[in-house]
Amino acid sequence: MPQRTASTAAHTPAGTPAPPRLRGYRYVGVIGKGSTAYVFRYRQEATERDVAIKVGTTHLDSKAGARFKTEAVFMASLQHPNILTVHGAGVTDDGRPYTIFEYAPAGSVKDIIATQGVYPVDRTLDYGVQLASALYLAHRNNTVHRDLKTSNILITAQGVPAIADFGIATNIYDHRSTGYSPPWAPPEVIASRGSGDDRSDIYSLAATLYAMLAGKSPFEYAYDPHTIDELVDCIMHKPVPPINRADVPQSLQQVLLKALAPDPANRYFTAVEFARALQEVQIQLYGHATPVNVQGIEPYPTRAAMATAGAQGALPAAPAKPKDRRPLIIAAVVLVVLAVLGVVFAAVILPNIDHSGDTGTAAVVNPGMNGTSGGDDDDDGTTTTVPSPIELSGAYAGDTVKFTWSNPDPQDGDRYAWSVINGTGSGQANAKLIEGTSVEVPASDGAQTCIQVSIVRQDRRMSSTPATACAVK
Ligand SMILES: Nc1ncnc2c1ncn2[C@@H]1O[C@H](COP(=O)(O)OP(=O)(O)OP(=O)(O)O)[C@@H](O)[C@H]1O
Repeated sequence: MPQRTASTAAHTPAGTPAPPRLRGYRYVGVIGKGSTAYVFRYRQEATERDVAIKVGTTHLDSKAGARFKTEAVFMASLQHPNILTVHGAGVTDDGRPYTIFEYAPAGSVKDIIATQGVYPVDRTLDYGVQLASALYLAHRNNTVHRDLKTSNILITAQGVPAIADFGIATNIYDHRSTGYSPPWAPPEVIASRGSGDDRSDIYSLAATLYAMLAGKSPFEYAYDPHTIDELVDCIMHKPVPPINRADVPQSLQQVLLKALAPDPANRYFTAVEFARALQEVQIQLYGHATPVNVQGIEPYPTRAAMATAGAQGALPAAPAKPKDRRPLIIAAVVLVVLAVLGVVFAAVILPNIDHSGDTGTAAVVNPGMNGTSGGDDDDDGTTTTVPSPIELSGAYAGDTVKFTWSNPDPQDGDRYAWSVINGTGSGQANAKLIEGTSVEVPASDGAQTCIQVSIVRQDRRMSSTPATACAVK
């Protein structure tokens, strides 16, 4: 971290506090001002690269300054392509905290909405999966952001969206009771003035994605409140309305609505689950998805969920072709889909069908797995991934199907996220969390009922690949 020297007032607009003079960095200019800090642009002399240095407007005593530095070191260790890199931090001679960030030349999502208008659906989904991945990594490291919003998503020099101000903003720069800015704050934080948790972050990320599509945060867009009190009243008592855009599909509106549920218990329970829901919308719309980028987590939804979505016609139609060739193309698409399903069935499902059950049912065990039922040790012996449940099978009992499974490596606090795999592509996106190792689900229409189950550790890590099984009538 750079050493402090005196401050300078050179080249700063009137009213702006002097940017600190930092050894090894050359002051370039003012980038902007938030409610609690100024952001300056500097050039790092050794590398000739630009950085953004955020300097708080409050002055810290020595105890708070020490806490700030400790926290900044921790934040710098939180590394992910979608988290803005922290290069260093310190406290100026006159006690102002500063953090040295990667410079994001394109500014924030808020700036981009202001200058270029709302985002297209595909870009919003892409950003959503990337940002939810970063959020999940932070949550897994017991870090809650508490101030996600369009101005805290910056676009890096590589054109990648990155979350800024992880942790530091709310604890040091910001002395408000919650850290959240009202338009993005979930009801439970407003009601209790509490500090929020993973699900509060999921809410704020959903509000951010909503704003990318609508131009404003959900309640500002829908109800046009004139004061903060009016806004807070809307957040507490009014429903989130759909986004009035013909190109925003119902499936995406539903995903955002779930993430913005007033009761945190009705939201996605992890950021990965939120990412999966966004991926499934991508698959429905475009036939492909942005990968989830977190170590130990499968990049894509399970093959089983995707194959089911494809079989039910949820994958997008081929681009329009000249009229006279259409029957041929439809026949070809049908053949390809049948061939893919045949291969999946023959190679993956068939070998796993257990016909030995004396209930007259058959169970398909873990068709989406790559043999990842057990060990989770890395080469160095540290446990980083969570195994999949094993022995997952189901049997029909009238109108319901009872599924049971085992945990190959049970640990205190383990729970299980399960969901029915259906043709809507919402398999992994609507999971429910339970403590036991069995569940009874209503029988699906058709000849089989399929579910997927993941182990969820106390620290929120999940099986990298869920176990999947189908009970056959
Ligand atoms: N690393 C960065 N690179 C480029 N611009 C940045 C960077 N960090 C912040 N900015 C810009 O500096 C301005 C002030 O940012 P800051 O984080 O202080 O406030 P804010 O998030 O906009 O508002 P508030 O403090 O009320 O939450 C914003 O316009 C932001 O886009």
